[in-house]
Amino acid sequence: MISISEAIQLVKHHSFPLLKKAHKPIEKSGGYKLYEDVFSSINMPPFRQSAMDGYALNLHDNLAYSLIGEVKAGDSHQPKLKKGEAVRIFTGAPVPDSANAVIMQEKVLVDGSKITLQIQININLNIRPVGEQVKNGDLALPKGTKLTPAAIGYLSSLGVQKVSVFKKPTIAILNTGNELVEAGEALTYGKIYESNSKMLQNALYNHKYYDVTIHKIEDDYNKTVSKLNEVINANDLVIISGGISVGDYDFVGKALEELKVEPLFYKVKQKPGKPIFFGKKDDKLIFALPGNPAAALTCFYMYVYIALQKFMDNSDVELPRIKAKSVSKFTKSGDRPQFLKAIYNTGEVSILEGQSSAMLQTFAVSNAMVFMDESLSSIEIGDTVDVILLPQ
Ligand SMILES: Nc1nc2c(c(=O)[nH]1)N[C@H]1C(S)=C(S)[C@@H](COP(=O)(O)OP(=O)(O)OC[C@H]3O[C@@H](n4cnc5c(N)ncnc54)[C@H](O)[C@@H]3O)O[C@H]1N2
Ligand code: MOO
Repeated sequence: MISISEAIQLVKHHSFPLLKKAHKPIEKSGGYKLYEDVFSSINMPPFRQSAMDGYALNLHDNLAYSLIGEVKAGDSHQPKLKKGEAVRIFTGAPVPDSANAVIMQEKVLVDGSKITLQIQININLNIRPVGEQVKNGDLALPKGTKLTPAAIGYLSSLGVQKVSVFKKPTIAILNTGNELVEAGEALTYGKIYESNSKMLQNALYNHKYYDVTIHKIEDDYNKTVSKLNEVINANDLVIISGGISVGDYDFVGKALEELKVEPLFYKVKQKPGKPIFFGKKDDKLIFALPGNPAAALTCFYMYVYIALQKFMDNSDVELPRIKAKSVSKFTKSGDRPQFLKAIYNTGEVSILEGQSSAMLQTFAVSNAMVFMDESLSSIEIGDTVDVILLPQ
């Protein structure tokens, strides 16, 4: 059995950036990273653009101007202004070539076709020059840029419709267990509703990993071997739920061995989630998470999450950790370091009742986990504790 920090190091060490290419329509590229540099095929802005509603002027040495026309956003005409002439102009409208400043309307007195400036203004005031953001042919965004809403807006403003991105991993989730039935089916004696695959699938969706398939295996050795073989071949990452402990019908460990999956660790000194397996076959990563639902999700956040971040070459590969003041007491049973479901709020954290690895009810209302190291046997009210913030 290894420690949590050893397990984290092993996942970091054996996970790697995927570096495969995919094409996405710009509106569906959120959360991906650019696979290659994107160059602009236009100047942005494409024309000299007014930054204000007001008057475009051909400056002269007097504050009085004569008004000779109007340019609205979207207009394409080019009024010719002589020195001392002005046109009414609006935000986003093209500034005529013969105008060299725009004054906002609040600083102007209007009297029919005469306007008088209330202040002296400088040349080029309130005119956004052609290509101020980026020029035609220049680098718009470099390879590796994360496609945030702002980046997608920016590329859209340059007329980009499709982008090449780093592909996200293809992921299989495998449920094991004869006791599992689907919602909608009869819950006969001895059965429970399957929950882990939907939970893990949504944990993946939450981080924008959508290439996910779900598979079910009965507690049967040969079927386990053949299904595992199939999904390992077809995916970059395989997440197995259950069947990894020591029971007579826990076939996952033996099946992984038969398939020559290289074990990187099995069993971590932690609660919940002790019987977790991490291994690799060629460039495929395989996690077998304990079937107990809260243990499975804890292991997802602590270990699978790291592999997902590494696949995308992200620099922050672990969930954020902070210190907070506990408003609850807790006494640990046993000597394993423990992850406790908790609610964090502005510097304070409340540890919830009901920490069993079978219970999702507490997880469902928590937004954090308090990490209780081996050295701690209890937490008192007012103690400063380690808090892992969960993705919401
Ligand atoms: N003799 C020992 N028994 C157990 C040990 C041990 O060290 N010695 N460890 C315990 C711990 S800790 C855990 S955690 C579990 C892990 O067991 P498995 O990973 O083999 O998981 P299963 O036995 O298949 O299931 C455990 C539990 O979770 C429920 N489950 C499983 N899959 C799902 C699912 N998809 N949706 C909802 N619930 C699921 C399953 O019905 C069981 O109740 O082993 C302990 N035993
Ligand atoms: O490690 Mo198990 O996950 O405590 O129930």
